[in-house]
Amino acid sequence: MLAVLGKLWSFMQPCRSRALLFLLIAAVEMTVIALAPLSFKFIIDRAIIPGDREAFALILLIIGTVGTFGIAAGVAGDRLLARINAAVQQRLRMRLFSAMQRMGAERFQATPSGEHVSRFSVDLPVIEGAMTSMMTIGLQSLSVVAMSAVVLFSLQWSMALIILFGAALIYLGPQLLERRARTAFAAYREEFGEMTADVGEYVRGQAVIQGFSLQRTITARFADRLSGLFVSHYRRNAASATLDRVPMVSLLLMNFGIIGFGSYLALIQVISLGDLVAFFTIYTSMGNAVYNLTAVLPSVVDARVSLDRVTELLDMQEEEKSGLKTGLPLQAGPELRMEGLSYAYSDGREALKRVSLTIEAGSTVAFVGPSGSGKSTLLQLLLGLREPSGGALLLNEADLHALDGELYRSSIGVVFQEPFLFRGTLLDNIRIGKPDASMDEVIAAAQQADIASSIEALPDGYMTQVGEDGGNLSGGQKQRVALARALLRNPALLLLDEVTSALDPLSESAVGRTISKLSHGERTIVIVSHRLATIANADRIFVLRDGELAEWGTHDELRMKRGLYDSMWEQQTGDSTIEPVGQGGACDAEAKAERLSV
Ligand SMILES: Nc1ncnc2c1ncn2[C@@H]1O[C@H](COP(=O)(O)OP(=O)(O)OP(=O)(O)O)[C@@H](O)[C@H]1O
Repeated sequence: MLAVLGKLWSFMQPCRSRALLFLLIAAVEMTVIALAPLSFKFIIDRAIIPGDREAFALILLIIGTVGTFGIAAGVAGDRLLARINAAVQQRLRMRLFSAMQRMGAERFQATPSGEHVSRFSVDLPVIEGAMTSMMTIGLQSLSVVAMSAVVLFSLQWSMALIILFGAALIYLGPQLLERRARTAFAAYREEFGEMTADVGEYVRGQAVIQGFSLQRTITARFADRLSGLFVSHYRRNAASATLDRVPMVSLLLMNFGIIGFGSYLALIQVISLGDLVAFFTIYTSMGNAVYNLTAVLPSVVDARVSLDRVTELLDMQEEEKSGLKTGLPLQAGPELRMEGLSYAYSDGREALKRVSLTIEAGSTVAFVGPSGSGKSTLLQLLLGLREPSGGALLLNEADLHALDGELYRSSIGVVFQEPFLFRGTLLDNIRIGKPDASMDEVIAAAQQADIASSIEALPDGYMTQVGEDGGNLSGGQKQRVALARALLRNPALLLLDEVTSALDPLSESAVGRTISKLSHGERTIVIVSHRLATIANADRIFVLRDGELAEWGTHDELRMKRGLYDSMWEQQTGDSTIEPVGQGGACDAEAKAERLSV
């Protein structure tokens, strides 16, 4: 309980003065509640038994005034707490979201998407619920217990001791069960995250599911997931119910003991009748308070699991933040050098093995190779999203990982194999990398990416809304919108990952020509592609095989070598004749490939 309180208090940092004011107001309200039962003693002993009507009226007036004051304090406290809760949630949502954005690529990919979502949809509401119940029922019950204890001792110490002992028993029972309950709560939360991830995946994969008629398979798989979830859900509910039940039983047993002992003391006239009534009233309100306190416990245990999950992410952000470095945005096409560059994924397998090469400043180079040869991994390293496990990656002679990753990536443009469009207009999607870009700049970028005429042909033009994941655009259109987005930044370094993979041969050729036009020496362009026709004009082509640099050169040089590149070219184009592209102009290879592939 204390650990949870400490953590929640730290989350309240920006509204601590409000929180302190709330505690003050709550203290007033609690005092009124805790002392209320004492009014019976005065009414019975000072008004009813002596038959004093004046005293009766005065006592009622005092009770009414104090009660009104207590209610007013309660209402003010409610308002304050509502505001504190909203502020804490807002801050946590923001911090969680920022932490997700700063998460390293490796860790992000290793976390199921449902995990990310359930931190927002499950953990934060649980924390809010626990905070509310701790700050209301919890706090109220604690104060009632403390103040009632003082009043009880002032009335009759032996009865007070017995009641306190009983109250401790009622409270300790659930505490002993807490660890087991926490394990059950954590297991449920984990399974729930997996289920959310499944649902998300099935939503995203609907086209494949329907296309392959996988509904039955998917439903059966989901049913398996639900049976796992059922078990953990049952265990969680059972643990929660036990946490509720144990104090209730203890309370009933205590009632029995106290009624007997208290009545006996009144019978032998150790205490007055007023004392006895006040005693029972205080005992009842104290018992209820202890019971309420234990009823808050399941939500606290639940919140502790949620707090652990949330703070794990927030603390990680601090770790990654502490590694931030300095640097300047790129002004012109940089030189990139790899010296014995290696990368191994967490399973230990090396996706890149001691790659050494130089990408000259302002040149256009391509990485090609069979599937799984390490092209995308290399691109991730170039993006600074993964750290090499061996060797060095130098940008203008500086270690790329000694640079501020955010600053570095803000001056480069990147287009991925699967272009992602955000919900919103096409204009928003293109402008997202440079929010202050003018409309003319946007149109120019769209023209460069060969998408301007398609956008202008749409009824709403640039204001066309794209559905979630760009669902209402063709693959080729999405790809070109993503290219326009990257070009809008006029990046010094442009990274293109399989940009033509979703395009038909004619569009591929058009985008290929666009890329050729972009290569005017002021920017460095790195292209990763399966489709050799797109990259045949590159200044240098690097061929990867099983993570190693197998060969490199221009298209003509590589064809002459009759190696891996040549055989890939032959496979893709069916062309086994070696005809230098250089003699027929820059677009020869591309035109030839186009001829062959159309
Ligand atoms: N997240 C990952 N975890 C573990 N291994 C991975 C991961 N991503 C890729 N790999 C492995 O690393 C190797 C290189 O993969 P990579 O995606 O870089 O190849 P690629 O040349 O881009 O392939 P493709 O052309 O099919 O996209 C492969 O053996 C792949 O199985």
